[in-house]
Amino acid sequence: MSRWIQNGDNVDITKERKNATFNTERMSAWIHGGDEVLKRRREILDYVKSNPDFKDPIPVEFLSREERVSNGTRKIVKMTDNTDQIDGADFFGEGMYFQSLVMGRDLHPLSLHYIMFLPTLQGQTDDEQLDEWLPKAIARSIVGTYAQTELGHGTNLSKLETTATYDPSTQEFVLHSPTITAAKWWPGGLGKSSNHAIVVAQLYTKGQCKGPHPFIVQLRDLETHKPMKGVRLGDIGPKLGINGSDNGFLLFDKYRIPRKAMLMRYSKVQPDGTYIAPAHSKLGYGTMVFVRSIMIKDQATQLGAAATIATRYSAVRRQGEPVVGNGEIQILDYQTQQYRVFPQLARAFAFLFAAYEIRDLYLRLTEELTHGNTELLPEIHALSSGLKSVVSWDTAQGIEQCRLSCGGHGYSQASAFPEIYGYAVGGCTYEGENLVMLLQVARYLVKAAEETRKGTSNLAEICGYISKTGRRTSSLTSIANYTTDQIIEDLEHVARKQVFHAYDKLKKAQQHVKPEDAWNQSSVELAKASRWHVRLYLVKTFLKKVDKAPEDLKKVMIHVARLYAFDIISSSSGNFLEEGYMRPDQITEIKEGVYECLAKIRPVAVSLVDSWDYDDLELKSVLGKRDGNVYEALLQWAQNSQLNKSDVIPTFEKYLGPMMKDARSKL
Ligand SMILES: CCCCC/C=C\C/C=C\C/C=C\C/C=C\C/C=C\CCCCC(=O)SCCNC(=O)CCNC(=O)[C@H](O)C(C)(C)COP(=O)(O)OP(=O)(O)OC[C@H]1O[C@@H](n2cnc3c(N)ncnc32)[C@H](O)[C@@H]1OP(=O)(O)O
Ligand SMILES: Cc1cc2nc3c(=O)[nH]c(=O)nc-3n(C[C@H](O)[C@H](O)[C@H](O)COP(=O)(O)OP(=O)(O)OC[C@H]3O[C@@H](n4cnc5c(N)ncnc54)[C@H](O)[C@@H]3O)c2cc1C
Repeated sequence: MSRWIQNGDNVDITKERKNATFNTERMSAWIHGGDEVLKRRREILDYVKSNPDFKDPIPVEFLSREERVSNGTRKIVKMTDNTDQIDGADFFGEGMYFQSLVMGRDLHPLSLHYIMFLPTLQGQTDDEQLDEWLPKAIARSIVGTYAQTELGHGTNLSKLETTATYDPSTQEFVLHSPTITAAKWWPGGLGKSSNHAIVVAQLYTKGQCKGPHPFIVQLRDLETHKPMKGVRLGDIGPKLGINGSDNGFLLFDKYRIPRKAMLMRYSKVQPDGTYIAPAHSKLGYGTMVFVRSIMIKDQATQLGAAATIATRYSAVRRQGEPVVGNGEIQILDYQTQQYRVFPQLARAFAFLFAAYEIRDLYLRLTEELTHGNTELLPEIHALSSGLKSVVSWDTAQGIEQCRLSCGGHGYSQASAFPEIYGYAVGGCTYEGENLVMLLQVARYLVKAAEETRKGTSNLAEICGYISKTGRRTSSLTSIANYTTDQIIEDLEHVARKQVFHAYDKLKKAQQHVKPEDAWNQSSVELAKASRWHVRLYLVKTFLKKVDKAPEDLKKVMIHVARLYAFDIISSSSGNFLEEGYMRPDQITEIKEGVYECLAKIRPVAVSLVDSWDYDDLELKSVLGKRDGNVYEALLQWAQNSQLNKSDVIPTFEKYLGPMMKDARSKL
């Protein structure tokens, strides 16, 4: 046994846990939404651990692509056989947790079935269609995906090329891919697993194009699973991550589907081909809004996992001897290490708390839509698009920082960082490329700025700061007295300034060039405005949540929330210094605030990450193991390598052996 192990756990990590100034169980309950939620998490965890069907034969990193797809399919079938173990209505909580424990980060052939196919059926069908399709999809007698993106078009839905032309003589739509670029490309589970899809195609009726609409389409024979005649499809090959998912391609050759295959909750085509438009032109985009809103929690969970791994490893890794003879110190004691890791932990918290907010807002929207009220749609579209962009970007950068903080071992797949990164970074692209989505937020902000300039503003609370008259200079005197209100006031100033800067640039450009050129020429500044708008929202949400925390938890979490805010301010100090809003000495104060927060977090860092309540089964990281016994585990993990099956591999006999033998004979 290693000298670093005591009672089974690494001595350093045990010592760290003894430093906790708060009860980690209470903290976990607060983080996850209460004692009952925590209890349910534990029950789900126990269930998953006790079920041998959910075990991987070896760590998935050692499996080939085919083995990954096969293993993932086996597990997701078992998992969805057992959905009675969770509250199926709580997709955001129990559903995502269950899935993460069983499936890990490789995804699987039913991801799109659950995340988009089912929600689209729920959100876009009329009553008759719902009765027909939903029970089949829930029972999994059909498996579906969401096929929208094409080889030639992902962002710009108005230029999708797949056509659905209505033929009133047979009351059918004819689906067709007129070009190669019309091929659907990317949909998860489309390649080999799904037999149905929601296909988004340009609707043509009575000779007119009515834009992209969703259709439910059978792709494969229900018995043989062979592609239907007129349907060509397959897998698109290996990707940066999620290789347990068979993302696919799909082409139609004048493939006929019945009129009732068009999802008709909002738009309709009558038997004679008459088109009835929806109450709001973007209602058909509802599933994307849903996914963008649940992605925030998923991303927060990935960043939290990365920060947990980096923090635990930093507590057990000893490197460097500042006082010669005193022994090497824990790398967590280096301020540079804390500066690299703790802001990622703070971000993960900020994103998780924002995820709760957007979930609640989305539920409100769903309720309002049942009464035909679409008023909330633009606000939620803007917020979910903005959060999705800022959160997925910061998550990807944060994971990479955590990986780097673990030195060489961070580069090994044993650390789980490559899997976490490969999985999470996809979020920068799917559900709307991040920059494009920031520009969607900008459209919303430009309207708010316009209203304010006209003096007619009656802005939604989320952008109320745009019409406020703020201070000309920051009121910060000392970091110790820097209040939540002051922090928010300072961030509001910078966000408002950037919104108007971008708005004025746009308006000025509009006087000289065409509107689309003016938009393009202002788009970098517009995207910056969107980022500030979202960061402000994240800081406010985090500070508000901590403000309401029980005193014992607040004492700790306030440093994490302040670190999040101070890190944003100090790393963009130029924006705060502009026009003398802040003085250099105020920025210095904020930087000191960062260092103070790091020092406050240091003693409780391990307990803080423990409070995220990741089990080793969920982390799937040798470096992040709860017991801290990383060296033994690394050696054991490496034994899984296919190359270790024999002492001498055939390649040696074939190439290296003869090469060396030949060289020896010439010496
Ligand atoms: C019980 C068991 C449980 C088991 C659980 C099992 C599985 C779970 C699995 C995973 C769960 C975990 C989390 C998820 C993790 C991983 C995810 C895995 C896979 C990822 C799937 C990814 C799928 C996809 O990517 S699908 C494709 C997505 N594509 C896009 O997003 C395209 C982006 N483009 C657009 O959205 C649009 O084209 C556009 C850029 C918005 C422009 O649209 P367009 O119509 O052309 O716009 P136009 O200019 O005409 O009008 C703009 C106008 O409209 C407003 N607008 C736009 N969109 C909306 C909207 N949605 N709502 C409201 N308003 C909208 C816009 O603001 C403009 O308004 P205005 O003119 O300014 O007033
Ligand atoms: C892992 C993964 C899973 C996916 N799953 C699915 C799925 O299940 N179903 C599905 O239908 N799709 C899926 N997609 C596709 C995904 O939704 C698209 O890739 C995404 O919407 C971006 O579209 P694109 O790839 O065409 O990029 P493009 O739109 O071509 O973007 C390329 C670049 O051009 C820029 N750009 C484009 N338009 C503008 C603009 N108007 N203004 C400024 N810049 C612009 C972008 O910012 C980006 O830098 C998936 C993608 C990935 C990576």
